[in-house]
Amino acid sequence: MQPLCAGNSAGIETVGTVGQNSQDQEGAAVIELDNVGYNYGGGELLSNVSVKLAPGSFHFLTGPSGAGKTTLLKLCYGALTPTSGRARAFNMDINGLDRDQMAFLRRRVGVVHQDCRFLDHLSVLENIALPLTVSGRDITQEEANLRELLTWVGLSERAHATPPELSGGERQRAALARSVILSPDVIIADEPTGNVDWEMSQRLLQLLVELNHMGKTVLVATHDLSLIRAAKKQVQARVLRISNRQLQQAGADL
Ligand SMILES: Nc1ncnc2c1ncn2[C@@H]1O[C@H](COP(=O)(O)OP(=O)(O)OP(=O)(O)O)[C@@H](O)[C@H]1O
Repeated sequence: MQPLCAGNSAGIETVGTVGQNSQDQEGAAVIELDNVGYNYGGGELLSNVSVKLAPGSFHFLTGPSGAGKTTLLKLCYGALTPTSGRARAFNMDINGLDRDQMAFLRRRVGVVHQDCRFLDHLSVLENIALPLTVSGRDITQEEANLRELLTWVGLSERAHATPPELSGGERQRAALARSVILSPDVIIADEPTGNVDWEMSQRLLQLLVELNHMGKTVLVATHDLSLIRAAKKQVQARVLRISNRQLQQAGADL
């Protein structure tokens, strides 16, 4: 299955020549946090966090509510800059990105936000196309690819619905479709299976696994340990856990 993204009739691009599911921590990383700390002002939330996301790897990020999962994801995609240490993406220092570099990062990293962040007055199709519109592309030229992407996430019948009319699972699938519309190398998803039933969480997991099988690097924050266990039967996933401000690799028991 090759979901097509707008302007990319050959299918979603893959990253370089690195093999699927590479967990190689020694080689080049698409995203790297090096001794990163973060503080919103009320004391350090994350401390000395180091992690490398190798091209084509699949990572879960878990930890208790409020541990800093969303914060860590934001550090990875440049929505926050570390208060100490260094964050790098695609060999750029996230701390000092100029406008063009930030635009590049936005294209290369697709984000599924916890709250989806749709514009409720636009249709599902228009919301999914929004990153194209924002980057000045003519979406009438992208219609076929948009339709194909909607079919991939199982929303072809919902193209003209508005976000408030969608179920939780439909919203998450629309958010996932939007995150890949610019054919990114990395997908970062924040609780993509929150508020959906088991069957739907398996369907969403399947889509993430398919993206990983195409060579995408995938980073998923989740509370759902059963989702992680199900994923580990399908992909070679590394599980990271935030505990006491630090990032640890979870044991094989997960
Ligand atoms: N913009 C902000 N300003 C101040 N504090 C913040 C901000 N965003 C998050 N926090 C605080 O940082 C802590 C970690 O929040 P974060 O959302 O990263 O945790 P989380 O592990 O993703 O939580 P959950 O699992 O509940 O989504 C929380 O105490 C939160 O209140």
